Amino acid sequence: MPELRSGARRSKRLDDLQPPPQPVDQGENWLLPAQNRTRRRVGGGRGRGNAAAVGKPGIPARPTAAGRGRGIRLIDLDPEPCEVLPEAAPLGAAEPAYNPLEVVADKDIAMEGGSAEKLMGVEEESSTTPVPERVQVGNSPVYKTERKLGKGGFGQVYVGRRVHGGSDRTGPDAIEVALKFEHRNSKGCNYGPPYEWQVYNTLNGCYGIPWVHYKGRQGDFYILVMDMLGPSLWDVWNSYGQSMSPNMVACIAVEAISILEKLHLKGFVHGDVKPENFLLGQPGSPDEKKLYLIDLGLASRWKDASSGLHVEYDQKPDGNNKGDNKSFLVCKKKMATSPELMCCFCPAPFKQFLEAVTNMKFDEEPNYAKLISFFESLIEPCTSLRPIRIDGALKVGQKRGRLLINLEDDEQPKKKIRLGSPATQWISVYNARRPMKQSDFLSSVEALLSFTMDVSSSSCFENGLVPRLRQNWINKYHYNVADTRLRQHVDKGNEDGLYISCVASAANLWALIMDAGTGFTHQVYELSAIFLHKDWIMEQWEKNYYISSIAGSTNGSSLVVMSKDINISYENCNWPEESAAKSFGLLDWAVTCSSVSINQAYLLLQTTSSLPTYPYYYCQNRTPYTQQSYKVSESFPFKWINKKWKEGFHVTSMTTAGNRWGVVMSRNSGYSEQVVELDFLYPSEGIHRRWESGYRITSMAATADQAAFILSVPRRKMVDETQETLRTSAFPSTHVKVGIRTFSTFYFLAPGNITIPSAVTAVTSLTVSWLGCFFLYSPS
Ligand SMILES: Nc1ncnc2c1ncn2[C@@H]1O[C@H](COP(=O)(O)OP(=O)(O)OP(=O)(O)O)[C@@H](O)[C@H]1O
Repeated sequence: MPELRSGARRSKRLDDLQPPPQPVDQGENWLLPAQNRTRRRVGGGRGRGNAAAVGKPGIPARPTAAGRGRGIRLIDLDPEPCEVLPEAAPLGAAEPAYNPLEVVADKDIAMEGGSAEKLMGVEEESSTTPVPERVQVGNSPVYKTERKLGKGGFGQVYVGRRVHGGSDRTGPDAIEVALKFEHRNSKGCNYGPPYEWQVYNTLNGCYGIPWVHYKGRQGDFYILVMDMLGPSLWDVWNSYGQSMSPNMVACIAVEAISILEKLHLKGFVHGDVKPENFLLGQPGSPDEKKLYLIDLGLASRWKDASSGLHVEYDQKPDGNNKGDNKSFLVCKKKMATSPELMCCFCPAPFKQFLEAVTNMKFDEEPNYAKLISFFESLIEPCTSLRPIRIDGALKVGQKRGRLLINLEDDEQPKKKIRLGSPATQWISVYNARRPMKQSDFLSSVEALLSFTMDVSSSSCFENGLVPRLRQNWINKYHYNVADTRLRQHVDKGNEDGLYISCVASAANLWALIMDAGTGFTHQVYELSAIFLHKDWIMEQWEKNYYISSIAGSTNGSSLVVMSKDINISYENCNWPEESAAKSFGLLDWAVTCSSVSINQAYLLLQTTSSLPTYPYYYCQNRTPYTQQSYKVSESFPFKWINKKWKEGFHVTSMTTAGNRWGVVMSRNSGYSEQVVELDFLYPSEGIHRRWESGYRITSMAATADQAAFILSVPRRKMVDETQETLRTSAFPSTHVKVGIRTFSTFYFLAPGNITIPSAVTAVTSLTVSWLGCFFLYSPS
């Protein structure tokens, strides 16, 4: 099964990034937190590994089960980014307290420095210390340590020959046993005995798992005394000249699935299924054709011990995998290889099997019988020659008719399309607000609100702004816009009182949504050949603009939109509503309604005097960011995001250019929680689960290989905010049009004469990717 994790790629050196590299410190190598260096990777990292998500701010990343490494993995290839702190921008007295402070430039990732050497020292100690010549742990017999059977990333396994004690020839007294040594300083033993020991406590004796007879510490080593086994499937495959008959593979498959089934029944997933970890019994013994599964160091529970429920879909980034190009490339290759391609030289059941398992949901219970039945037809009837003895799934000689019938009866696994070959597609996110209570209506009259900002005057409805707005479109979109035509669209939109609310790019052409409901009062943008042009951004920061949307094109150029709202008068948008009217200087007005959407907050003020009775709307952009920072990076910048979260920043926009990521994080973003779902596919399971806990998609971006979705929980409770996604292979113009039509039904607003529209839709973000096109459409 593909191990899909936070694949990071570092195929390019970062010194060809733009902006030019900042003067940086020497590259550092960082030790991962101790937790991530152990093999106690309980929970997470299981199933199809359909996503890797960065955890909530402040909550340490839970280690996951995949991608355990050797030696080198201890070195984090994603050093802290260099942060360049420009001088504090002069703040105008009347200006909002927006104080952009930093630009983050990525830097070269040369692996050098003391950390690596220090680590190597530790590694060497654990692998060079000679194992004891004699072993006795607990009340085991005494064993003489003989030849080495194998070595993994954590332990070394030797033959132990019984020299003293014990009388039987098999079982706990066996004359020959396998001794697995783990040095107390090795990375699996930071907290005492290896985690694998705990798993053996539960799984010992489970079908297909070798028995562990004794365990204990002797000198510097933790030692497991276990059944001695024979060659691994990897060895067998090599000894057969790297080929195996379909019959043999089918027998192995049936047995391996059965072993996994038994393991799952005990509440565990193995987490490291590979040919090297399946061993046959000892040659010449009655068990020589039996299959065993070893190495439980990455096994984890799939169901919660107390509730008995399937563990949450909540994978956290695997610290070890972040900078590991190899893992990423492996994942990428797996994802890009369709079952058809993978099995083009194999009998049909192989493809069917692969399709079935890769299409399984994270918490779906495998239909083991059906999975086994795929291989049944390939098993030759002559049982005595069967290369692997099948005890678990099917007793030797047992009829297989029922399973075959099952296969015919059951519906075929639903064919889902795995996108193996890249194609440009669009992901769009729409927010809709419903039902249309009055407060929601307030959320929807954004177009007008941005023009009612002169709060010191109650005459805004009489000053001509409303009539002007009536002639306007509320929302416009443009797509397939070439560089040269961008300005004319933006200028026209600005003339109509619209500001850019989001931008995206596909095939070096731009798409933009212009909206009257952004809450911005000023906006600047730059189309630059430089991906996130630092000088220009800093210049605008100094003028108190903040980055409101960004898009990068395949050729590396970028469109950066920076906006400001001069009307911000309250910090954090946390209005004390009772005093809001007073704060507006409208002493005889009272707040009668308030509503908050993802980006904005709205107040309905009504006069308390008898005349006039016109309602007064006030909209406040919810993003009076107090600080902003961005980073350009060759791989998804998990570590930087984590660090920034701890400092109170949240991701507020994000894009890619080719394989580069540009992520903008802001302080005071209005979000209380934020997570990242990073995946090779659209992480629908993760998104849906997050949704249930109040998360909404607030930014997204994709390279040709990966899509990242930022999901956030707004600090203020939203009123019935809904969000949906759909896919298209071209820009979703039809659906955007629906939004426009909907908006256009209420671009009149006569004081005291409010027509509540039946639906409202606002496009909140757009992105393109080969992964699929997802966009949200409005209720009508
Ligand atoms: N019971 C056994 N009998 C015979 N050989 C064994 C036994 N257990 C392990 N081995 C051999 O020792 C090698 C290392 O064992 P194991 O995989 O348990 O160690 P590890 O350090 O946890 O490995 P990994 O890095 O793959 O997690 C195996 O690949 C296998 O060749």
